Amino acid sequence: FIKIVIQGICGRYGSDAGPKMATERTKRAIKVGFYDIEKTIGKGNFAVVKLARHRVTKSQVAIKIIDKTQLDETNLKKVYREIQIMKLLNHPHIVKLYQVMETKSMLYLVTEYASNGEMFNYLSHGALPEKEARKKFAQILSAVEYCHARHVVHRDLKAENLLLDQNLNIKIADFGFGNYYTPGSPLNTWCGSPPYAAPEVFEGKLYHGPQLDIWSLGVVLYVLICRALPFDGGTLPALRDRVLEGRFRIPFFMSTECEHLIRHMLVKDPNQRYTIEQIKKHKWMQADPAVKTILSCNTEENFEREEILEEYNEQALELMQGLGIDIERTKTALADDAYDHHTAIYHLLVDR
Ligand SMILES: CC1(C)C(=O)N([C@H]2C=Cc3c(O)cccc32)c2nc(Nc3ccccc3)ncc21
Repeated sequence: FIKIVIQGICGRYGSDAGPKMATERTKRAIKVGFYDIEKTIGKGNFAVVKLARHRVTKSQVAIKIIDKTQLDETNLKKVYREIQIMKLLNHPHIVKLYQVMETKSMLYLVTEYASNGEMFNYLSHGALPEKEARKKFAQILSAVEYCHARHVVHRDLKAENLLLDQNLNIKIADFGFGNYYTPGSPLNTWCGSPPYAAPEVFEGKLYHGPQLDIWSLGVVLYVLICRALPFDGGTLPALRDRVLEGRFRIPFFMSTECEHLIRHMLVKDPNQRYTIEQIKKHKWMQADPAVKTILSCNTEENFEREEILEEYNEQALELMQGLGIDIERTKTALADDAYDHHTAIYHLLVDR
């Protein structure tokens, strides 16, 4: 009897005393544009990165949310340069930019979501066998070669910036330190993370971007195989001495071909350092035919083909038509590289 009375009272006053109602939290979805925010995947000083899902295509994306009011002039310029660089790069192993949304105080960069996170964490399951390291390194090399061909240097290559997608393929992130370089006019800004920085950077000399990336790639390859840094040192001066001395340990399990390649990338003199061409031809890289295909995607015709706007993906356009989206408007946006809702839906449907 008492129970009935209590339910009667609760029922009348609508307080949800019932066990079912009490657990049902009202999940207020946070929306940005056509995206529903799901969780936070990263936090920077003035940016937070969220995992989100496009309401129409249901595809998962990553959204880098930047509070512009917290940035000074130089950092704001750097962010716009990062966006400009990401718009330039369209490669299977570089995180793709889908859309840019901007308000007075905020910037939202919608990109591909690399669901398996950092290579750095992937290595916590153990160092990679050389066969797997070769495949991953070939993907990284192909992406860096593609950037250099576009006169873009990354300058912050490290295991933490090498992300992995759902198929454990490499997706290079964070072109924040990226910069354009013109052959002949060297750069000298200090950037990147110290254990991956080349001797010329420690010496404060002028350096050429591509050669700096090659040194970092040498450190990356060493880390993939040894799961340790070649140059380490408790303090920055100790690390600097190690890098300038240029000596590092080779573990017993590393093959002689791999050792030979790493020793030709971690060369103090940038002009003696292997180029990407030399790395691609090296015996250790050539040991696996599957790697040859990965390394042959940056051909001239692929570059040309990309310049000419490829024929549209009819299937994606039909799907969009079915959704009542204006196709002409979409084609114009694609031709203008608009990075708006239309181009985002199109590319999300193509990449699905
Ligand atoms: C937008 C973009 C490119 C980005 O800025 N980040 C951040 C966020 C975390 C983080 C990091 O831990 C290392 C590098 C970049 C980042 C992204 N992280 C992911 N996936 C991910 C998934 C699980 C763990 C870490 C990263 N996909 C795309 C991005």
